[in-house]
Amino acid sequence: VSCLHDYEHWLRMHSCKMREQFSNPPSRNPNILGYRLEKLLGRGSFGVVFLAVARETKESYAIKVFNKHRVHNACSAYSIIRERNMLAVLHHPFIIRLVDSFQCSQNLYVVTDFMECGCLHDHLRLKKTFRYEEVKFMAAMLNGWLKISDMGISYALQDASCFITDPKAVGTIGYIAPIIMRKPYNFAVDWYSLGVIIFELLVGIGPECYRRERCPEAKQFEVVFPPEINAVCVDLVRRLLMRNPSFRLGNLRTKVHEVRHHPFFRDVDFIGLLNRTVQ
Ligand SMILES: Nc1ncnc2c1ncn2[C@@H]1O[C@H](COP(=O)(O)OP(=O)(O)OP(=O)(O)O)[C@@H](O)[C@H]1O
Repeated sequence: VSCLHDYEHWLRMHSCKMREQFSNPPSRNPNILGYRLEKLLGRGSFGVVFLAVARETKESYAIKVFNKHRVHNACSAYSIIRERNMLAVLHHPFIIRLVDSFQCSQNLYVVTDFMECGCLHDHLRLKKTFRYEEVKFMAAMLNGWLKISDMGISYALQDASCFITDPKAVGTIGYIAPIIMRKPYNFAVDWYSLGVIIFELLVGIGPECYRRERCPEAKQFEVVFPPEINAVCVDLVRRLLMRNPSFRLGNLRTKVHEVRHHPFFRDVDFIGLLNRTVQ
């Protein structure tokens, strides 16, 4: 078992030889370097996630296990490395904590905090929709009581004035903001994704299913909100989903640049919630 950084070297050496095959599923080896695998928590695009208990402290963690032979292209391998490296430098109460990372000849292991309640998307799948007050709480806490995880497709910006110039746009289809290819973009893309998430939590499916053509010549669309959605919420989501980032709520150039000052969050005590989260 060695440090995950060695994997970058391994990848360079073996990228041409990588074949898609699954060998030695980790479930057959429930003891991994000081952790005992308890049960399968879920499966992602590249690996499986287990609940694991540290043998010494008896603390529970989540271990993501990536089979090296299944990581069959450089793109997915770098996404894993990026996720691990991003988590290693991010120390924030609202972001999932990297506890450990190591590898054996078959697998890469990334150990993080165990989130007892699972992932928000799984809850949405079960519940179909959330109530207005629940959505407000989650949107306010989407960085608090909810923890951000999954950094495989993230970019680090020095500060809010920075732009990403990498020509490859990364993100999940349905959540990613409209980006003009080869044009720089900034953190305003995250506010667009927040708009998608709020819409989805309230309606049960993403706004792309509720688009109506506004100007066919210019290929412009607008989101049609189901009538039961509260007007304040409609206003928030509409501003977050602005195609042009210069007009999008949250962008420093817009008049109301603080998303949390929007009337939707009027009765939310952000500082109080933050303090309670950190304690
Ligand atoms: N830290 C964790 N605590 C508890 N459950 C987790 C944790 N991380 C992942 N899971 C569970 O494992 C599942 C798979 O997680 P993973 O991050 O590998 O993939 P994903 O985010 O669902 O998809 P993708 O790999 O496409 O990003 C999640 O849906 C969740 O149910």
